[in-house]
Amino acid sequence: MDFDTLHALGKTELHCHLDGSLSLRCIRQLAKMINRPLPASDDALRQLVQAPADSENLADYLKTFDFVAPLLQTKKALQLAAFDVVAQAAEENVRYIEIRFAPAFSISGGLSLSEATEAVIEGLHQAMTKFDIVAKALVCGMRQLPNADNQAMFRANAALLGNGLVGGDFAGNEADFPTSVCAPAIKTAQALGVPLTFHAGECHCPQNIAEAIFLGIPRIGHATACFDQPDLIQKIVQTHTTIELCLTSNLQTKAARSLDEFPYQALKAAGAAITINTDNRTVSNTTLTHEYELYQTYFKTTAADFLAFNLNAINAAFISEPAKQTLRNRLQQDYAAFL
Ligand SMILES: O=c1[nH]cnc2c1ncn2[C@@H]1O[C@H](CO)[C@@H](O)[C@H]1O
Ligand SMILES: [Zn+2]
Repeated sequence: MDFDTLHALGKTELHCHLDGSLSLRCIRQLAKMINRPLPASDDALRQLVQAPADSENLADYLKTFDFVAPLLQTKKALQLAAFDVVAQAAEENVRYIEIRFAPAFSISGGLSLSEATEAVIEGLHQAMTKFDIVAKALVCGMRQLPNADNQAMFRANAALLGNGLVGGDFAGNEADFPTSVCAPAIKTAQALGVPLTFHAGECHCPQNIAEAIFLGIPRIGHATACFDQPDLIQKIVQTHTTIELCLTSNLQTKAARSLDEFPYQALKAAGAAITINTDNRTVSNTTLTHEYELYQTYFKTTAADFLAFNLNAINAAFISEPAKQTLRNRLQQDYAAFL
């Protein structure tokens, strides 16, 4: 399929970070609101907000996020940011998206942990009235923060569940803060009834994936380190764990040092429930359409495969069964001409 066809196809995205996906236009608008000077040319600005091509590892990649954090400290800014990311997704025919962000990174201007989320939800709702898309929020705990902070964040946000917020995640520094360290906060989130997804396997550490599955987490972001672990892949299949693959991001963070270390083919062959995601549209300089194009080029992924991955995403989405059925019907229609 050519790029225009891939662009026109209906899509779903489970793994997209708000702060990593702001358009340059939105970044300029938010910077203006706090009188922060930015380079005049988009090329120069891009250098500041994209991860360097020669990132050494995840920690290196994550440094790029420091640039936008000061821009996301007010209700208005979070609202505009959420609207902006949904608009980008809708433009490339994403029918359903879950957008994640870390409330703990948006409270230095005086917002509370739940006010930050309310602002994001407001932006999602505004975008849904304008565009043909369903958009929901996930709140991220951060691995490197104390468990008490992550627990406080989940406690503060649990009341918003079902009202635009649909679940939680853990992101951040995986190499120094393995899954076991986060277990108390994971258990708190679970006890509060927060559906969880979880970043794991981005630092050559399959154990972090295995532990997350053991803790009962139904979705794993990345899971890159399972590529040469047949027993772990079997575990993923047996437990019906859904995997949120992020190809471009993995190549940048060196989670996969080459395509051979990317687990797509091993997971697909084993029958695992895989999904395609951008991770960070701006930091990784990608779109979902571009990711589809890469899969087609590198792995000969077909329209039938893309439909199957979209249906996997709908199955694992943190929304009601009737809402899922509506989206499934829509996607079946979208793909009918290509199967
Ligand atoms: O690929 C990733 N792995 C781990 N953490 C990430 C990744 N991308 C973004 N974040 C982290 O999640 C926070 C909330 O959106 C971001 O600020 C960034 O620190
Ligand atoms: Zn991520």
